[in-house]
Amino acid sequence: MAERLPVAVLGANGRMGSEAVKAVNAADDLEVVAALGRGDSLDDLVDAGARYIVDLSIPDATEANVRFAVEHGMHAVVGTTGWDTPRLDSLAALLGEHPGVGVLIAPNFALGSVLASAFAAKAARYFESVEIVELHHPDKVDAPSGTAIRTAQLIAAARAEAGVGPSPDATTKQLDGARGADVDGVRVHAVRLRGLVAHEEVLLGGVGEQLTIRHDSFDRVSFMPGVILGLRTVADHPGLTVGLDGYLDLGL
Ligand SMILES: NC(=O)C1=CN([C@@H]2O[C@H](COP(=O)(O)OP(=O)(O)OC[C@H]3O[C@@H](n4cnc5c(N)ncnc54)[C@H](OP(=O)(O)O)[C@@H]3O)[C@@H](O)[C@H]2O)C=CC1
Ligand SMILES: O=C(O)C1=N[C@H](C(=O)O)C[C@H](O)C1
Repeated sequence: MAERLPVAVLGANGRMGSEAVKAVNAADDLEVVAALGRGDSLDDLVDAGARYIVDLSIPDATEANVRFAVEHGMHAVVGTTGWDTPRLDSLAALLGEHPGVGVLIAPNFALGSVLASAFAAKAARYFESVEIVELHHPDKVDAPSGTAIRTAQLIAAARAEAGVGPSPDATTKQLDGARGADVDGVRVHAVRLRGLVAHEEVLLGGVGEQLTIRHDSFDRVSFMPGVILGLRTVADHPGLTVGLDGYLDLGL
């Protein structure tokens, strides 16, 4: 039997990390050789012989984790949020010094979510107005969600390319935050509610009509096929890939 790819999971005791440990060990071709949590030394990755990492930690830790992996020749599949443009640019520069190493930064591993963002970007040029509502469990530390930021960026880029102007908005007086966050000109509203897992709606409005694109993750198992696909594919994509759609032939 072929050797299984040695994978380390960072954030292994968390909601996502604990699912990822199970999913990786359940895959015939992968095995968890290290499961790190807060306070564990990154040297454990080297000692365990990891060649791949899955980072599902926290926004404050993920950059150092991934940079360590790249510097040690390990491919990285990253679900943790917090990868803004300066962090991505700096990582891309580091990867330039380590040709052959691949990193996937995936704001969302669920196939339905990746499709929803792509559909929204495709539709965005045809509607006068677009806003995003993301809804999550109240234990989430960041807002808006990484997925919503990514969706807004894709929508904004598609509208800019098509020469579509900003969504109309006559608001001149408001309570702080009432109109949500402005992500590249797209309004993003964040709901935190017990009972929820991860949900997003893109509302597209035209005169007399509305298109709503909604995705729901009801369980974190929804993210695991994307994590496994990422691990199986990342080494074939040296350099930086942002979004699981970079590994899929969506043809959109
Ligand atoms: N891309 C995707 O599809 C998805 C991404 N996410 C993202 O993944 C991240 C984790 O989410 P979730 O599992 O819900 O969060 P949790 O808080 O449940 O898990 C995070 C874990 O990381 C641990 N941790 C803290 N610091 C470090 C460190 N330096 N090294 C390793 N582990 C560390 C925490 O330990 P402690 O508890 O001791 O602080 C905790 O166990 C978030 O950024 C979230 O937005 C979530 C779902 C899907
Ligand atoms: O924290 C979460 O739960 C999630 N985080 C990611 C995000 O911020 O987009 C992915 C998914 O929405 C779940």
